[in-house]
Amino acid sequence: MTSVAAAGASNWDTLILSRGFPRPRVSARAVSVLEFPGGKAANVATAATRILGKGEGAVISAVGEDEFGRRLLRGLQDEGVDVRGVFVIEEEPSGRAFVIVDEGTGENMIVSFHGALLRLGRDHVDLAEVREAVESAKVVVVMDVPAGFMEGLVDLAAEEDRTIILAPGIKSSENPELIRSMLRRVDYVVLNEGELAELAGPIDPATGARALAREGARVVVTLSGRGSMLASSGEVLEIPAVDLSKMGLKAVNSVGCGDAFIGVFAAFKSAGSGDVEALRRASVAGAYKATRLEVRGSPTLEQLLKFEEAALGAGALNE
Ligand SMILES: OC[C@H]1O[C@H](O)[C@H](O)[C@@H]1O
Repeated sequence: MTSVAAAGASNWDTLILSRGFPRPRVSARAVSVLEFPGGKAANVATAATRILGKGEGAVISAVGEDEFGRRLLRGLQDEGVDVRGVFVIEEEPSGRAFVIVDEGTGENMIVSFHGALLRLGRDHVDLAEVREAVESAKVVVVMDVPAGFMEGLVDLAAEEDRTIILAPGIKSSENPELIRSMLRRVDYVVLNEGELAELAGPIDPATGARALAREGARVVVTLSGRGSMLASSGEVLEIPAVDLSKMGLKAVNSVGCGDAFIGVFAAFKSAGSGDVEALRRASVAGAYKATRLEVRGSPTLEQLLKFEEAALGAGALNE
């Protein structure tokens, strides 16, 4: 029995630390080039496993039969993440992400390539590897997977009465209608401000989140350095962010902060925490991750509690 299963990308990330961002026909200067294991679902499962312990997180994903795929699988296994739900697809390459991080602000720009993941379709949901991963988890996190696979996973997790967190990572080029159609079948949907605007239109986050929450799921909106909000049946709660500057710290890499947030939220929900406690812990984990260069820089439970105590002591987190 695992606590959290996350379905989505497992990518190899190439990260350029840069002085500012390039624009069309205007270059930027790279400071260094770094390689990290990444991908949303692999990052989320790792974050949950670091909080709950080895064997408590699982990934449902696909990689190619290549060196990146082998490194990704090895890295997840070393973390104690269950990878039985990761398909190795011979004819496709592993997913990659190409990331630019501004060394001054830690802000990022990403282009991602899904590779093998795009081969997962509705039929894969009937395979034992996927059924077992979903059936044995308390919380199922459904992320950026192909539409048929996403629908099948949500159906299966709902039949099994699992807590479902949909964190679709909507890109501007995608059709948001599929996600809207799923809001009645999932427990939570987690969106950043850009994704919320794709679904609800260009209105302020509280109004947009409240409107979506009327369709069924509780809506969590991550607001970067400004914390997060939770909307459910007309009510909107604001969850504070950690003010890193009050702790004498700064954000060095925002890539993976959302995944640390979701993984830690899922971990605390699987352990029976209420929404507000789970979101506060998730917020602290996202801030901790921002101070780390590595993409999977989410904290262990001990690191999380220590960081939270330091944040409270520095007046960087409202009680
Ligand atoms: O959310 C961060 C992840 O998204 C991108 O797709 C990268 O793989 C990165 O690890």
